[in-house]
Amino acid sequence: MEESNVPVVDMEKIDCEKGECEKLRKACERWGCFRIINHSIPPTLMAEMKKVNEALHDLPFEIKKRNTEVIAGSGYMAPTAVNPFYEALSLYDFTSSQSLHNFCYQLHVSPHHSVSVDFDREIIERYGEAIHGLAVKIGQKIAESLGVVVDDLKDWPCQFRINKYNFTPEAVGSGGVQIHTDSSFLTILQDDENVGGLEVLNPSALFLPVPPFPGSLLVNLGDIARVWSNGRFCNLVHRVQCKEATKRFSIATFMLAPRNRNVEAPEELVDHDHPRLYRPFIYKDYRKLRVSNKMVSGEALELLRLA
Ligand SMILES: O=C(O)CCC(=O)C(=O)O
Ligand SMILES: [Fe+2]
Repeated sequence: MEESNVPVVDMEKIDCEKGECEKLRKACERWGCFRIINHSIPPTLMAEMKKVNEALHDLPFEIKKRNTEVIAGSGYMAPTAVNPFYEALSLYDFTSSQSLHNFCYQLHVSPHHSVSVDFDREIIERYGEAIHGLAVKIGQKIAESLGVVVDDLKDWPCQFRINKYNFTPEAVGSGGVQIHTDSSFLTILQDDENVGGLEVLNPSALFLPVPPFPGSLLVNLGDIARVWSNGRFCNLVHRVQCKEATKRFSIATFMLAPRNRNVEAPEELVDHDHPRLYRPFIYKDYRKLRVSNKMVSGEALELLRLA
């Protein structure tokens, strides 16, 4: 059966209504994504963060490329032959003030430029705090939906990436970002509230356009969620297509994986009927494996498979 709508989860109901938790678990198992409404991020902060995204991408190329990577695949991504209309800036870890400082320092511009670094920093800081709190809450609820408590979620590194799509008339009908999964445990995406283009693989394995839904956020699961859940949850396959000749902006926060311990399914999710599927590993090593083999859609998980 073709499924035509991404599930919507109401964050105000999630603490008290069993049906909403059930919806969350089913969305993770069948889709690997859901939209959230009534979340805790103020609309004004989302709008301010979008403005910062636009302003930082207006910086000259020489400054943007100072945003160097901390782990494989973080840092400035310039347009490439595969994704010629796409570029991104990235901050490695929202939970670290040093990381935030480095990001702002790298993008520091002269006082003559229109971007005020201090002003931007304050917005990024506020957005980071709010979105990280939300990611921890969603992570806890997802774990609870399988009867598991994860007590160190708030310490998991949380990567932040601001995306820009320079869609021209020639780009219409072609790809913005190639088909991929995220390598994270979960991603919170503030997609463009006006310009569509995001497409997700639905449970019938068809790409489904996800139209803008102003005020909401899209949550999707990545490769680590598949490993952590011992194969119960889907890592969402998705892409961005160019629908119209205009600029598109999105803001992604990736709650990655445990900081100083192995990625592995907890004991509660492993038994005779559910043997452990993946060998335990360190997240940074997995990220290197993915990047060096150019395996962008979770194929690298197969290299770690036990059963
Ligand atoms: O721009 C979007 O809507 C999606 C971006 C995305 O998939 C990513 O940053 O991993
Ligand atoms: Fe993605």
